[in-house]
Amino acid sequence: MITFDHVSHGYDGRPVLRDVSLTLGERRIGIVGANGSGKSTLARMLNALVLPDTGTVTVNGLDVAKNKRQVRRDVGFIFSDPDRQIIMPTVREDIELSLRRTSLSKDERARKATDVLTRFGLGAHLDHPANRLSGGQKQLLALASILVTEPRVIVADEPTTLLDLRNAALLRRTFAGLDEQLIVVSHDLEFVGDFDRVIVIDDGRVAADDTPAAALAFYRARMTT
Ligand SMILES: Nc1ncnc2c1ncn2[C@@H]1O[C@H](COP(=O)(O)OP(=O)(O)OP(=O)(O)O)[C@@H](O)[C@H]1O
Repeated sequence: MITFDHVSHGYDGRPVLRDVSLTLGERRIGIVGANGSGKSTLARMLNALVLPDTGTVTVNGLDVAKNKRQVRRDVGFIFSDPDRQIIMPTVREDIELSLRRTSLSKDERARKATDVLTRFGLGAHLDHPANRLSGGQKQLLALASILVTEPRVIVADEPTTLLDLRNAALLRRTFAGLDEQLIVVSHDLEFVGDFDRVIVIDDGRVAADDTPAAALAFYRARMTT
């Protein structure tokens, strides 16, 4: 369960989120809204990348501002720009790094890395330099490196921007099969169309919060008038 209690945030004195209160309990929640409306700022609060100026964000009962380390273990954050997330020289090493805090042996980590990379179509690239992957392949690697740690909550900020149709479908199927709570910021309205709930952010406020059909209809109407 995630809560936002009267949360506001501004950059350099310019308000970006304005008194947002939400309780997020559904398994798959989409966040949509115009460019610059505050979606990424809201998402980043879920693992303390951005802290509220006023108000409180909690994840599974923990105040994010006071429990950064634990919250970052519980919340896997997938950036829209995978270069922000890929650290190690090779594809395999990047996944193995994600597993360093687990109790798995070296062999088990290697096996798990091979399994997850094969699942995401990167099995032929295990020992390739990560920075030579295509943009979409990097996005899949970033996703794999988060999923392999089995976080309790996954937050993904525009996860499909670099993916072709086949890999966007792979991502959709993967997300549909996860037990973890999933919060996805997206401009791909089809992607969030079968989620449990969609929230529309407009100028730092919650403008609609409903079933996908109702919220997306509201958003489409708002964007065309
Ligand atoms: N680190 C920062 N410093 C200063 N301003 C920022 C920073 N991050 C975001 N902003 C500003 O805050 C506003 C909201 O940005 P945010 O990234 O949350 O919007 P968004 O809804 O995710 O937009 P988009 O759909 O374009 O990704 C924008 O005007 C942006 O320029």
